[in-house]
Amino acid sequence: MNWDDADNAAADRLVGAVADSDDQAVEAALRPRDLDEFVGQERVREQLGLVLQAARKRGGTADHVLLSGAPGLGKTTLSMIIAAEMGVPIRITSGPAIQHAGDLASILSSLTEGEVLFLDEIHRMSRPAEEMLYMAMEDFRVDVIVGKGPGATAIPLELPPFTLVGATTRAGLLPPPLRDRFGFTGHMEFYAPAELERVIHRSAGLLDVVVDAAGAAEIAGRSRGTPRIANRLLRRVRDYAQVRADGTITRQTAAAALEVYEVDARGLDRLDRAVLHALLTLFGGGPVGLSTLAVAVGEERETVEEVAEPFLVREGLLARTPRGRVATGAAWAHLGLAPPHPTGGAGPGQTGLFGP
Ligand SMILES: Nc1ncnc2c1ncn2[C@@H]1O[C@H](COP(=O)(O)OP(=O)(O)OP(=O)(O)O)[C@@H](O)[C@H]1O
Repeated sequence: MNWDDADNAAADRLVGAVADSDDQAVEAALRPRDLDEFVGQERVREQLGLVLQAARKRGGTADHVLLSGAPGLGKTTLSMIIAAEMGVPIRITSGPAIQHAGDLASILSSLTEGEVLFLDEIHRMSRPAEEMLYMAMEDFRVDVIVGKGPGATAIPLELPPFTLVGATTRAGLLPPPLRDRFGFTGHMEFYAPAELERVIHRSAGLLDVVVDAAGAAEIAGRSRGTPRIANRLLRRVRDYAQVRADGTITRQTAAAALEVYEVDARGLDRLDRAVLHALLTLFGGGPVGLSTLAVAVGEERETVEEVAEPFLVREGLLARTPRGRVATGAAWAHLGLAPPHPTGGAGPGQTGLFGP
């Protein structure tokens, strides 16, 4: 397997949801500071608002919170908002950074009362650290093991009450004992285009860029339901508008800029379109095996599977079936191609995925 290739391909993408170094530099300035500024996610916002308000009313610490959802949907932002709304500091770390139980013990023992501990990618923590976390979450206590072998002793250490905010892209991977210790779980959904337009207008204001309604709508439609991508595309369109136009982002400048960056009207990039194009033109829409499809586009199997396919599946352009990858009617329409006749070989008629 070559997951590095998939990671590299994902990191290079303008429409990738994982933060790159450029994003990290500007994201702090673009983050909403309170629940009212946080766009969308109405259900999570309302439920979380109640959890925090009740904790404030009791004068206590908020329950532990688990946030699940794809990268770039606002989990880190929400954890900072939780701390701000509770008027407490926040400590940020991640599962992969905690490999030994001792790493976690030293973080936990240095927390102040009420502090928020944000643990990103909580599903990637080591097992011993995870077990230590169970007790810390439930009893605000950890057992620090001193020594080795039969002479090892557990020294109990009391912790101040704190709020753990765990974030995960894979809630299903969390062991049930860990999941059960969270008082509140919020599932973050992809954003609707109208919500992304609000994110874009807000960010444009902070970046001092003028964007009209149609320009924001054009960027929102290509942002794959993800605020991080919307903010990134906004910055690239701003560059284009400043260099090739008068600086104002209109529908025309947004569309022209994103054409330069090869992000199409639906948010597909060069790789996504290459996969679809090969599936349609070389294999009549499928079914075709993943390895064959990967060879046809000159990419690693993992890159096609991990980087291109999830969004194509989400968009209803491609289906993974037991017989291989199959294009849907929407895929033919999106690339402006006519599907072959249903009776003509391994075509749409056999897959049942096409309309009449
Ligand atoms: N609801 C929102 N309203 C406005 N901006 C948002 C919202 N959600 C996210 N953003 C913006 O998107 C960017 C990415 O958000 P954030 O870092 O919180 O995502 P994340 O889910 O924690 O991603 P990851 O899983 O990769 O850490 C931030 O700059 C933030 O400003």
